[in-house]
Amino acid sequence: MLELVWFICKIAIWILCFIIAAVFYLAVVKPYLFRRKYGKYSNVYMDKGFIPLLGDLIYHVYDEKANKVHYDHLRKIANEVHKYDLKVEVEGMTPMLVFISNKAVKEVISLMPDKVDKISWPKGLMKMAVGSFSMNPTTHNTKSRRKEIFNILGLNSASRYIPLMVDRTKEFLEKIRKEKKVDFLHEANFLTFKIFIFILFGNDMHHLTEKKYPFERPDGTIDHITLCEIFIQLGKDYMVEFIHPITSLIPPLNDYNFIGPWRRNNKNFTVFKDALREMISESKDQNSLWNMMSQLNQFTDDEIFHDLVLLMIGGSETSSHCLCSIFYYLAKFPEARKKLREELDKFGLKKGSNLEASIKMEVIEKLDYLSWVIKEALRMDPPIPTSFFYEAKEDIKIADVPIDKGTLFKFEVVGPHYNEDYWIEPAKFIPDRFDPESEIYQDSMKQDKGKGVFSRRYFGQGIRGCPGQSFGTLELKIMVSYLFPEMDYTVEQELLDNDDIGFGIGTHFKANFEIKS
Ligand code: HEM
Repeated sequence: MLELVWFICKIAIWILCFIIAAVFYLAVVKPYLFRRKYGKYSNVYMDKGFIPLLGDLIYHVYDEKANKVHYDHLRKIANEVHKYDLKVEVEGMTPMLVFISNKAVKEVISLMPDKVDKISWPKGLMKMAVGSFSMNPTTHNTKSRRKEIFNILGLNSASRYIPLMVDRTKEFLEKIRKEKKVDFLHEANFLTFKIFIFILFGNDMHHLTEKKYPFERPDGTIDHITLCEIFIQLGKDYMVEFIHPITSLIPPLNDYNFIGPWRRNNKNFTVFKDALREMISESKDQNSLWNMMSQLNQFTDDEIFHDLVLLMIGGSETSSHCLCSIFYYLAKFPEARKKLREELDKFGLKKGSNLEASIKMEVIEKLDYLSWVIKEALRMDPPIPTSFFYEAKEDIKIADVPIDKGTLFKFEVVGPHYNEDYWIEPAKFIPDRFDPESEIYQDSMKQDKGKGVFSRRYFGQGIRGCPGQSFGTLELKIMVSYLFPEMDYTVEQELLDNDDIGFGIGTHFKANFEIKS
């Protein structure tokens, strides 16, 4: 008997030693070897040290503690880092390379998808996109799914969604006017979510957007909340999961959702998906994206379902965050506010006018200053500050650095937007920098700034860049052209005084706005 106990103890000790050795290898040795391998190249940037387990995620934590947006460090080191082509990053325990310079980005794009392609790495929010084309490599199937969806959402046909967008924006304004003091970002999430629900699943979905579903809280209690509330809360919960050290430390816990927040998030996500399936089964709207995709008879129901869930994350979260940044910057920079007002006035988009009738594609297309406001907000505060993950499918060379097959990558998004080689006064909100007739634009050209197409990275790049940029820009233009003339608002002074703020996905800031009328 004693021998058996001793034998079991020995096995347990061996297993424990193995786990400790494996964690030590993954958390310390592997990142160390990676850093040593790539850090020796003079065009590869590397931090002086790294913190095992958290890696570069530690900077997110530092930023938030200092009351800055979690990607502020990337803006602050932009000038220093952008002398390099690549950067070594350790995300949790996973070492990877980040494409920094325009040169590196250009080279890597030319290698996609045969030598470099997207990988499925379901972490954080991206767990909601599992099964979608975005979480899969570039194949004939994923390319045609992407193409067909965005053909339907394409600009030529997108004008049919304008009345829906205006109606939802009007409803949103009525709601926040009643509440007066709101978290504008939180409310904007509801607005863009609803727009997407109606486009994806049908304009007869109103009753189901109000229906309540069970949602498990961290203390195990069950609340009954709407689908939109579930979506917003899940987004936040998945973000917490993303930066949780355990996600990197014990990947199977992340992958298989065994315990704690991972299990709970997965359970809540299942409720969310079931509710969407209920919508699909009830929708009679033949023009819903679901029905139009189904009628093509090219894809399975599962493929369409996962792709539409992806669109909700990719489309609704990004546009609500950008909408919030736009109104924040407009409150902070009176010059831009004045110019936007003049432009909208010129096209009859004034307070008290019949905005529903005036907001049409012909008008929207002429609103140049509004386009520049949107571009400038995306430059200063991109909703997605770094790209998704990619992988070298064979040994390659980027900017003369030999890179092994299997190496992970991502594209830097926010840094180049703050690089003084590309932009004059990058920390200032100056929409005119996009106006070819403005002084600042002319000066930029003289100084050879802003020309590189990759200096603006907010929509990503290459064949896996954002396919929804025209649609997203149209949606933003409509929401702003309705809200800006109609909504009198102020932004909490503390937020206005904070130059390190941002409302990109994952922000910890509450957008405290007061809606005056
Ligand atoms: C309005 C602001 C938006 C911004 C700033 C934005 C930004 C981005 C970025 C940076 C990427 C990642 C590219 C990469 O990994 O290299 C991306 C991908 C994507 N976006 Fe957007 N996006 C926006 C709106 C939209 C909209 C409205 C939709 C849908 C209607 C959409 C759908 C997608 C999809 C499906 C992908 C994945 C593409 C793929 O994997 O092939 N986005 N977006």
